[in-house]
Amino acid sequence: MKTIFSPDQMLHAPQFEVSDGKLEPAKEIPSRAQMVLDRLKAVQFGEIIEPRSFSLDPILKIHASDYIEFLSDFWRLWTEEGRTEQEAFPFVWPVRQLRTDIVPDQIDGKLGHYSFDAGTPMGPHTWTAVRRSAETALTGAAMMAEGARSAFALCRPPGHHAHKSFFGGYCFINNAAVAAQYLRDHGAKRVSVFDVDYHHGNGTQAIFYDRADVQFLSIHADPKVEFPYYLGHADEKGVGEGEEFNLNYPLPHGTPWEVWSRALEEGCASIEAYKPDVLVVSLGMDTFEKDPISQFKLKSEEFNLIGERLAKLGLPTLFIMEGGYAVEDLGVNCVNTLTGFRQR
Ligand SMILES: NCCCCCC(=O)NO
Ligand SMILES: [Zn+2]
Repeated sequence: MKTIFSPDQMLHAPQFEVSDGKLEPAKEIPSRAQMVLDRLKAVQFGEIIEPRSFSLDPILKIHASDYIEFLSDFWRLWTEEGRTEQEAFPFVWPVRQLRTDIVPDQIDGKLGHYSFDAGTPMGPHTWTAVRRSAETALTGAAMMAEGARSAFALCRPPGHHAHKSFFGGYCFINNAAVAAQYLRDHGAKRVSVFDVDYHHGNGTQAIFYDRADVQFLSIHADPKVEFPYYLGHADEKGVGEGEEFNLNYPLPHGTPWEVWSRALEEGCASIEAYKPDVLVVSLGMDTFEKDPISQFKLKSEEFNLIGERLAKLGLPTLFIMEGGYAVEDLGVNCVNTLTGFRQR
């Protein structure tokens, strides 16, 4: 299994985030990717290649053009308005009964229009890193379309919270959604996206919610008590043609492997019934018992079991990295998953 990664993805280097209402040290930091790279090399897991270049076209299949233009132009706009802060935090949003048909001219108004939380600051090189992270996912998808049985897109910044037209949860471009769409456009009739990150993949769900050609499944902490709070309940089944192709498995804080693995089994059974041509896995390792921002109880050796179970589906599988903030253990837990998959 090859890994795709670009050093450009390190250029998004937030210092702070607003989390639980407080300004805290940023969690989604470049060293996350470094730890995974180090582990891959330490165990000689496989070749690590740089992503290919892509036009914005495959990204614009998923995201709105005005949103992508905002992301790519943002830092110029920010500095042109005389803002000197090196990190831009949204702090006002168009929630219920407010208008989103008019995008404000002022940069803070724009920032809020195109985001949903205060935990995802933008910096001078965010766009460069985000675009390369998406190209890492696209390269993995292209390799699958060209016949690879598996690939690991070491995406960072992550993507599964990014919606069509707004960012949040450390995510700007929805890497898994862009990859799934690329696969649909290059021979796959049906694609399953299985999100095993601790947090609900609200962006990926929303993007494919009315579609039958991409099945979305997510095991995550119950949104009644966990970020992103406002999507991810079990009654969200899809809409229109997409009815029954969205499956959420919300679980309580403190969930151990014995419970989590039952949801994994249910998800795998649904994937088998759906018979996709390819599987995209949104691979977050924040289900780990020592993750600083999460409250599931998976142990490092249980990540091997995730990979083994997914391998039993017998599908071409593209792994796309999402969350995981126990930086010291992230490399081990990520590579354990990929090792379990490959050993079958
Ligand atoms: N600052 C709120 C928590 C963001 C969670 C990001 C994540 O890991 N999503 O999968
Ligand atoms: Zn997460």
